Amino acid sequence: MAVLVTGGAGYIGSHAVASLKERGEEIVVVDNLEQGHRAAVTGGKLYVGDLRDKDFLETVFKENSIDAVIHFAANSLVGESMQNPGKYYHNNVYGTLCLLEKMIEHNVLKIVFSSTAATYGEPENVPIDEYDRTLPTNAYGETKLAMEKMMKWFDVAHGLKFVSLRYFNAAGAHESGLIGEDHNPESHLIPIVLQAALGQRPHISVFGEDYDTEDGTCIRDYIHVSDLADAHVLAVERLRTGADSSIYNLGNGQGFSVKQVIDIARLVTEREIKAVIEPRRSGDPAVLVAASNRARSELGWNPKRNKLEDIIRSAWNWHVANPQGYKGKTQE
Ligand SMILES: NC(=O)c1ccc[n+]([C@@H]2O[C@H](COP(=O)([O-])OP(=O)(O)OC[C@H]3O[C@@H](n4cnc5c(N)ncnc54)[C@H](O)[C@@H]3O)[C@@H](O)[C@H]2O)c1
Ligand SMILES: O=c1ccn([C@@H]2O[C@H](COP(=O)(O)OP(=O)(O)O[C@H]3O[C@H](CO)[C@@H](O)[C@H](O)[C@H]3O)[C@@H](O)[C@H]2O)c(=O)[nH]1
Repeated sequence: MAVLVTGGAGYIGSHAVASLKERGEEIVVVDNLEQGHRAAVTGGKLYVGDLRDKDFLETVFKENSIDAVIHFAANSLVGESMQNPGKYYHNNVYGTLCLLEKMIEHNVLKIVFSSTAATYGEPENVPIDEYDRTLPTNAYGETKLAMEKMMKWFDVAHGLKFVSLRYFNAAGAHESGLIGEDHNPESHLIPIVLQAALGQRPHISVFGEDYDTEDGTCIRDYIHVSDLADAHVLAVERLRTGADSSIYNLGNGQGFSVKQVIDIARLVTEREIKAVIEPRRSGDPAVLVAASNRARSELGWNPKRNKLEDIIRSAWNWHVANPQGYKGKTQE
């Protein structure tokens, strides 16, 4: 039986494909390559197409014996979602609806879902646990919450079992050096800081210095992408035991401000990185830090690459070796 990975040519999805391959799983990848890269898919069979294309999806389900789905495919930029919420509802919510309906048609009843810390919004408690209030401050987080609720009702009606993984901020790159983060345009803090260190950008813009935090910049919980990937493999295994649907936070439990991230990047890269203070970016909560005890106890998740310095170093190794991302590789 195969695991279908939607968005498997993307950043986190490609790392999950690598983890599944290490476990000897049969893998089918679906990606429209809007953000993904062929060269990022290091295992399994890649189908290039869009989740919202029902005939395309029918072919994928007909040609393969799929028993579980890991669903990464989505648009996921906080800033963009505030400018163009319709894009997020269309791709994230409608795309997920197409996928779930196809799964039910083919009696595939297990799904692991990429959710996000953005479902919480401005937290009531720090660190945030899974029982805390969900009140998104941006359209992206709202669509992810809608997707989680859709899965809940598909469970009630059809017995679909889901594990929703609410990741905090993914960072770093695979230790093989073969895959890493390459978005176009790039909007995430760590790759942009490293591009500034490489001289590909004149500076890093710090979005807001007037938040209610110690140094005035936003605090996030950075988690290594390979640790995230491993959680997906564990979640598939848990669903295969017949477990009920559940939601888990995935983070390190330690927060770093934007300024702290830049300082650590200066240490790791031994380069000058110019920082320029700019206005806040719309939709950003001040602090997002995870309590992930539940994933540790129920999934047996044990993140191994916890130090931010090491996470940034793994990203730096990827950026130095692949300054043009996947463009420098044989296939894009
Ligand atoms: N990067 C993070 O820090 C972070 C944190 C929390 C949650 N997430 C979630 O994790 C998932 C993966 O994030 P990422 O950073 O790897 O993003 P990504 O953009 O690198 O990967 C998403 C992939 O899905 C593909 N895709 C998008 N819409 C599609 C569609 N309709 N049909 C087929 N393919 C489609 C894209 O081409 C891309 O390869 C997303 O769902 C995101 O919301 C990411
Ligand atoms: O050039 C930049 C880019 C980012 N930031 C700040 O850095 C922090 C982190 O931003 P970013 O790397 O864009 O991540 P988030 O906006 O926190 O969102 C990421 O993390 C979320 C979970 O916390 C996921 O849901 C999203 O998909 C993922 O993009 C935020 O405070 C940003 O305002 C800057 O100051 N300058």
